[in-house]
Amino acid sequence: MSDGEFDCVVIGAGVQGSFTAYQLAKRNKKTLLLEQFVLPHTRGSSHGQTRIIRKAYEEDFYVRMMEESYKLWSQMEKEAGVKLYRQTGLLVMGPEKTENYEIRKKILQKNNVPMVQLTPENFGLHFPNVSLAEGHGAFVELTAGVLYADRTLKAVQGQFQKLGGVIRDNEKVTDIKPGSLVTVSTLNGVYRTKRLVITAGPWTNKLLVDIGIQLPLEVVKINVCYWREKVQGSYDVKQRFPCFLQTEGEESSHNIYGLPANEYPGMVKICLHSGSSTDPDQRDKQTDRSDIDTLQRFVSRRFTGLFPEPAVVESCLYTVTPDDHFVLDHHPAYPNIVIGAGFSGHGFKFGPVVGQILCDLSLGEVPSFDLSPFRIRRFQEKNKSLL
Ligand SMILES: Cc1cc2nc3c(=O)[nH]c(=O)nc-3n(C[C@H](O)[C@H](O)[C@H](O)COP(=O)(O)OP(=O)(O)OC[C@H]3O[C@@H](n4cnc5c(N)ncnc54)[C@H](O)[C@@H]3O)c2cc1C
Ligand SMILES: O=C(O)[C@@H]1CCCC=N1
Repeated sequence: MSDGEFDCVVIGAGVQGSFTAYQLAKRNKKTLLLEQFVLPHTRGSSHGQTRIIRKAYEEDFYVRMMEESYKLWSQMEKEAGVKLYRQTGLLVMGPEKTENYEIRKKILQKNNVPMVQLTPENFGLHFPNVSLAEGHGAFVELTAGVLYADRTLKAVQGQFQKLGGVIRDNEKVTDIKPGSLVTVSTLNGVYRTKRLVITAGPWTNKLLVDIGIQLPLEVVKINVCYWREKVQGSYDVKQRFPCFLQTEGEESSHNIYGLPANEYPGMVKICLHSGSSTDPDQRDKQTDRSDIDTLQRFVSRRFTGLFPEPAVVESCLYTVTPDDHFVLDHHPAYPNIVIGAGFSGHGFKFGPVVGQILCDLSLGEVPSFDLSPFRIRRFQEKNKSLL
């Protein structure tokens, strides 16, 4: 095999592409990971210091995938010798008798995930700095916690390189020519590969247009807000304050989530699980802050120990599908091109298992999970004009 020839090329060194490339290299495939920006960068979806890991989902299939993902997170911690996960628990609050809240509770119970049910009476004893809204229930998923995101990318990319994998950053892919050997052109070179995996996050459709497909993906900008504590330490990870998820309620029809003070001393990250559409290359022109108004109302009513004005606002992108489920599939016309996309703002925790699935698909092996929720044809059934 010549220098420019690979068993597999992966486009995009976010969390999904990095774990996929690592899995391929682990299976002795000569693998190239291409990234348009200089690494590390903050222009996609995987940057920042923290993410939530949890099993509180409305679908059983995500809980099953998370069982595997937790094991793989722990393996990666051992292999790389770094701490990537910190157990904090996840406080879930929501209007009782609504599906979004009740299903999560039932699914955790059904899958024997350790949890503690709270009552309006004992809630204040556990969380004196949080108000539970009238008519809302609350429980804590005990094994949930924080993932260290930037540290993860560095560790996984480092392990990939140790296995002989090649990373070329600052190298944007400009053209893909399908075939039994796929030709991938970048601003700097041309590569030929038996298999291609596209994990380009918000840029996915910009790459897919040249290979005859568009997915129903919406790129949205999320204002990542940090809120300052009135009394330093009151919501700190070291004081065992948990991550939280507020399902829809009077403040918003979208979920609101948060992580304990950690990366910026004295500041709690609280965000709305929704944002405004943007082009990933123009995200700084998207200046809508209506989500911040919603969050200010939420913080002033429910997190009274925080100043109700964000002290820091950063940006991050979601790539959202119509049903919020991922795309993990072969290209409909070219089986040696695999696509991992549409992680809809909740994909980081699945990185290790997504890497394994995309690697299996790429190598023509049968993945250990039922991938029907993630198939491209679910969109085609509704819209015949994807190809
Ligand atoms: C604010 C925020 C909070 C979140 N919170 C959570 C959470 O708590 N828990 C959770 O599980 N998930 C969470 N997520 C979601 C999670 O972070 C994403 O699902 C995940 O990072 C998506 O990773 P990706 O690899 O698909 O995309 P990206 O990280 O965007 O990676 C795609 C990469 O492809 C590169 N690329 C694109 N086009 C090209 C090209 N032509 N040539 C070369 N390279 C290219 C890009 O530069 C980029 O580096 C959150 C996301 C955001 C934005
Ligand atoms: O995936 C997660 O856990 C976070 C919190 C809930 C909404 C999206 N991201």
